[in-house]
Order: sequence, then C-alpha cells, then structure tokens
Amino acid sequence: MPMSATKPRTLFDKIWDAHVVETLPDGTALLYIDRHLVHEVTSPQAFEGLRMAGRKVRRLDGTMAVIDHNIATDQSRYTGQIEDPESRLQVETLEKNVAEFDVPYIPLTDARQGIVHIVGPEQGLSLPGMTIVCGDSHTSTHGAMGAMAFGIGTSEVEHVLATQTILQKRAKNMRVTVDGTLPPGCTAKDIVLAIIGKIGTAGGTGHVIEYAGEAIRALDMAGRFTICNMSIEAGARAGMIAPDQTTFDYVKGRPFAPKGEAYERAVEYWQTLPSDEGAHFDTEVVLDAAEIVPMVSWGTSPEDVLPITASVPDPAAEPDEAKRAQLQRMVEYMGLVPGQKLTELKVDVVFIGSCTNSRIEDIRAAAAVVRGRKVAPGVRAMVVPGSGLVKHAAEAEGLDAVLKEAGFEWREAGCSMCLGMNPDKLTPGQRSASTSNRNFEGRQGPGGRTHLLSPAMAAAAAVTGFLTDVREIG
Ligand SMILES: CC(C)[C@H](C(=O)O)[C@@H](O)C(=O)O
Ligand code: SF4
Repeated sequence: MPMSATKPRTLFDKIWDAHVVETLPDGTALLYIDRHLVHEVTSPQAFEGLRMAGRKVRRLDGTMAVIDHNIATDQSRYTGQIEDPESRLQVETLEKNVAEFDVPYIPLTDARQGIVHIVGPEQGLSLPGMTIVCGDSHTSTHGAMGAMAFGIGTSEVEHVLATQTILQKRAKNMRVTVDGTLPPGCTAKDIVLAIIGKIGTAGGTGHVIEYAGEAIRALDMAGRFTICNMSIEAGARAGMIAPDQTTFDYVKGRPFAPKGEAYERAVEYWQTLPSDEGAHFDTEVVLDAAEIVPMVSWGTSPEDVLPITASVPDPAAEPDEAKRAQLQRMVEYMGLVPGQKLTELKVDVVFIGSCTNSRIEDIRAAAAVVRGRKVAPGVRAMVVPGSGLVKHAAEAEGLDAVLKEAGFEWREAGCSMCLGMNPDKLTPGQRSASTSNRNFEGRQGPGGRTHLLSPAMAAAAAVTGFLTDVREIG
C-alpha cells in the first residue's frame, strides 16, 4: 500500500495493531502479551486457577516474578519470618507457585530484587513496542519505554499466564504536550503533579495518554518513568512516551535486551513507532513547562496539589455544597488550618522511594540537597532504593554515606512505606513528605497524612523539618 493511503497512527495505535490476535464483533480485541510481570499480591488466585484447571504457564520466557510489596526493608527480612500472616502467606505462596510452575523468579537474596516496575526496565524485560502487563495499576510506568503497559486484575493474570493473551477494549488516544523548558528546582514529579492538578483524577478516563513536547523529550528515562507511573492517578489506562535516542541508549546492554545485530534491527523497528504526523488524538492537553513550580499535594487525592508557595485552601470559599463537604473532610483528615501556608507544615516522616521515585537519579537528587546538612531533629527520614542494583549503584557513588551521615535510614529494596502492606508504616496522625504516588486516607498506614512531592523537595523537608521550597535552600 502506498504511504499516502495509510492513515496516520499514534504510538498506541501502532503497538495495538501489531498485537491483535483477533478482533471480536463487539470491537474488543484479543491481544498478544510480550511481557508478563508477576508479584506476590495479585498472583495467588491466578496460579490456583491454573492448578485447578490442570494448565501450565504458556510462555515461561515471557514471564518474570519478583516480591516487593509485603517484605520488610531492613535486615530482618533475610533472617526472620514475616510477622503479618497475610503478607507471609502471599510471599510463601508466590515462592511455591514459581517453583511448581517453573516461572523465572528474582528472590529476595538476589541483587536484582526490587519493585517490579523498577526491575522490569532495569533488566531490559520491558522494551519499546512491547505489550506489558502486571497485576498492578502502576504497570503504566513501563510505557515510558515506548511500550503499551497496563495493570490487570487477578482473573486476567490467570488468563495471561494460561494463554499469553488478554481481551481488551481499545482505549481512546490522549496527548499531553508539555512545551518549553522546566525551571530550576522542578522535576518530572512536578510536571506530573501539575498535569494531574490540571486534568484531575478522572481526566484520563478511557484514554491512553501519550506525553509529548520539548519538556518531555528533554527528560532522562528516570523522569519519563516518574511521569508514566502516575498516569493511573490521572485515571488513564496507560501512559506512553515515544521511544527516541534516550530510550535506545537506556536499553543497550541490559540483560534481557536484544544484543548486537538484533539490537540494531530492533532500534530500526522502534524508530517507526512514534506517532505519525497528523495522527488523531481524541483529547489534547497542553502545558507550559516554564510555568511549573515545585508541587506538593495537600489533600487526600493526587489531584489536590498546589505549588509549594501556596496556602491550604479554605473550604468555606467553595460554593458547591458537596465539594465544600469534601474539602472540609480533607482539611480535617490532614490536620490542616485553612489559609495556613504549606511551608508551615511540620513533617514527622520523609519517605524517598516507591516505583515513582526510587531510581539512582532520584537518590542523587535527594543526596545533592542533603549533602553537608542534617535531618531536622524529630524527623524520621528514609531512603528505600527501588532495587538491589539501584542500592549498589548508589553505594558505589557514595550516596548512602551522604544520606546516612545526615541521619537518613538507608534500606533494602521494596515498596516499603508507599503503602501499608509491610512493617514500614506511618502511625496515626503522622505527617509524611513522600515521593510515592498515592495520598489516599491511610495509604501509608492508618491515620497517616501524606504529602506527595519530588525527591529534591522531600530531601528539603527532611533537613528543615517542614514542607519546604527546595529553590529557597539551594
Ligand atoms: C497491591 C497492588 C495491587 C496495588 C496496585 O495495583 O497498584 C499496589 O501496588 C498499589 O500501588 O496500590
Ligand atoms: S511502590 Fe507503591 S505504587 Fe509502586 S507497586 Fe509498590 S505499592 Fe504500588
């Protein structure tokens, strides 16, 4: 077919089209899945289903399992038994299942162990052009590779294990363009918080978001992962960024990535993936990076974000009654006073970690702020690297020494205080400055109060003891 007759397609369209096994009369498609990542929380019933049906895992070479959510991040995880019975059962069940079904697995004692969304790209398991699924909403992270990556439920995990395919309804295309240059002190985290602040937690519903524009192109892979990670917090099915030289350089030499001639051929294919000129987007949003300032969440939803220079909103000023009640509840839960400056909020805990911000670049950014300073008295500050390899890399650069010297805890890889499923939790009423992605009530532990922000902003809060504008402390 001559090029002119081909309808311009988006990155999402191209990856979708390349993976359709069969389109059903109602428009849903059976898609081939290139990579299935598995963790302990959402896989037990899926393996049980396979067992009951007497089935095997269809593509062992397309599957990789790792533990991350339920494990402790101190040395006790290597010696003791997991105290919480539910967590223990999930971990033991995963280990039993991977052994029984022969699934490739990265155990706790392996340096590659870490948060599934850090491990996938790091190992080259997640590559441009792939369809990638995992029983986890933040699978959107891997879309930063120029892949179509989305979270699935446990029954779908079983389906993918058994068939290496999944039934999907085609999502709509949305493009979020971030033009211009990001000002000093601002990071990818500030971009994505600003986007969610603008479009809201339902803004991306029914869509796959492609992030584009000069400010996105300028980001390293770490920043791109941070942005795609939070697509789910904007309500989208997935987030994607077109693969470019930054992506190809990142992929090169990774353990599961194609090598030599195969790599060259793969790059040639990956170069065909970016959205065509004139491709149709159902929804378009444009932001100017130059207007972005360091952001922080103040409420209990990721859309409740404000510039660090702002003050706590006053519910009384909200004309809509339902919204007023909601704001009132948030202000109370978060222990805030309307009109109070955000920089007056004293923090108890600083958490630098999670699949949003636990890469080496995030730890470097935190260490740069912390160097030569001390954690403020009364503040518990912790850095939880996203994988054992990130931890080793940070140690090789001496970043652990900078952080420990300042009074930070330097821990083993895992989801940790991102969610209250392991011993790392807030206690009721504690206020945290956290680089994670969710600030729902009780997310980091019952009664905990979470403020989402970038690693540099979290580090600034650790050394001052208050939510702080990182631009002010240099
Ligand atoms: C436990 C898992 C199912 C969950 C998710 O899907 O995202 C978790 O990773 C989270 O971040 O809340
Ligand atoms: S780090 Fe947090 S968001 Fe990421 S997978 Fe773990 S619990 Fe989910």
